Amino acid sequence: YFHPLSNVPNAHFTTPLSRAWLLVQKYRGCENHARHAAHKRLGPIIRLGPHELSINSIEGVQTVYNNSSFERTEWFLNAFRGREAPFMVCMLRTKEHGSRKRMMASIYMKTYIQNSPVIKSLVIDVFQKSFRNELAKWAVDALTVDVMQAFQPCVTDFTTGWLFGIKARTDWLHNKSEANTFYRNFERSGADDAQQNLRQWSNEMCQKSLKTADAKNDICQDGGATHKASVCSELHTHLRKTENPEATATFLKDEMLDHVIANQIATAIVLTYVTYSLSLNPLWQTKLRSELNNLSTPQNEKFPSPRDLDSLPILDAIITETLRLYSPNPGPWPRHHPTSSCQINGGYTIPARTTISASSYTLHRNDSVFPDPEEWKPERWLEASTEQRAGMMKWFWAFGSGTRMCIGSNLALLSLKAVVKVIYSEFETEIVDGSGMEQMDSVIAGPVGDKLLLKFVKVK
Ligand code: HEM
Repeated sequence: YFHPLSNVPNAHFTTPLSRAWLLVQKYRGCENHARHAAHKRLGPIIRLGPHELSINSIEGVQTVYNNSSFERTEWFLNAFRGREAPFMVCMLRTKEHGSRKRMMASIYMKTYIQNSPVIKSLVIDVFQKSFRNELAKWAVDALTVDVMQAFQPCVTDFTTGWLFGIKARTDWLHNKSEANTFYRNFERSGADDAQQNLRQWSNEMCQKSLKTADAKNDICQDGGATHKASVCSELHTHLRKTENPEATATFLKDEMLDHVIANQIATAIVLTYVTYSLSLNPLWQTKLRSELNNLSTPQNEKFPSPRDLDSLPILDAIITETLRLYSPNPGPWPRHHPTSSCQINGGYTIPARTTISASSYTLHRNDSVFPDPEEWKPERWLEASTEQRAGMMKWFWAFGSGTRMCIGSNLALLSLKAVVKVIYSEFETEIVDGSGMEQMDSVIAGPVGDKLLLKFVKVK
């Protein structure tokens, strides 16, 4: 009765005494559904355990996530196997995390990515040539395609080009056996030998990257500006200044591996849900195609510029709505204040070290902000006034917020838009079997994810 959290509504009558209720929801794989239902009943702050809360309000998110005094909890070390390898996601202390993030922040900035000649070349080689050839083959042979499996090598070839450089990137769209070895290890990544294999793979990629990143290849001159050719060489340059060679090598391979994995799963899941939603809504395919085909390609270029692609309202609405409804990393993302108590949501006093978390799954289902929240409706973004859109964006949390927000969001958005452009300017998609599409309710999806079988048909 006298506990400081006793005035917070309980998700279940047992939660002041034990975490059992929460553990059962986790075990059943329906934690986010259960949190969402409890927030609907009880309001924006609920108690999940003796020292654990869930929040579902902008005020709460700003207090906790947009404030660097709150730190990630040890949950991240277990979830991402971060005890052996200090990479950014698992850096709990604000200072250590900030120093690593600053090493890579500029290379992941939106304008930097949009202007990068490396990105330009990767979009053409990976998406416009290699992936488009696959699409054409699938259409000619009328193949049934398991799209989650098909998108993973495509987005990995693109991202490894950015992470390790064009010359060192993977070519999994062609080299299926190398891709399969990686996926097999990833599926078993809880096992020590599989984890070692993944780290060894990343180590080899880093070495190849640094070997090919000589002065000429590493720095590209484009329109007078210089561009780094890879995250790997950028990070290596910074780490070398602060760490000894052995630590540099370890930190580099673990950080790079995490970015490969973070990209591969999340981006492929979003593409799977974009193609699923568009296949269920052929009218949106037609609208999108018309917008894409009216987009001009600059003279002497083979693909629209990233900036022009980013300015397309229908494409943007489709991607944003898919990220809202089918957020691939829905959370919850736990934080705590290590030393002080804080005030949250209308005056609740929360003791230090209380675990607090929000999730995009629940934030994205606020029906006063997103009417009919379970419906996939790109029009909500297109028809909104500037003010309404700004209001929805405050609640849009697919990439998190604050200092720990996703570093790869701009890269992910660009690759999503470019792949959707390549598919829907020339092809229609039809569902062959969508019965395997269960909505994600876990923070880390498996490498196979939800299964969707599609047919690709060339538009006449
Ligand atoms: C659609 C694709 C993606 C989604 C939805 C997504 C989502 C997220 C979210 C929600 C977080 C924040 C977790 C937290 O608050 O604790 C995060 C962090 C992170 N993401 Fe992403 N991500 C995506 C793609 C990528 C890509 C392409 C990369 C890199 C190439 C990447 C690398 C990272 C890293 C390194 C972090 C940790 C950031 C930090 O600790 O400061 N992600 N991501």
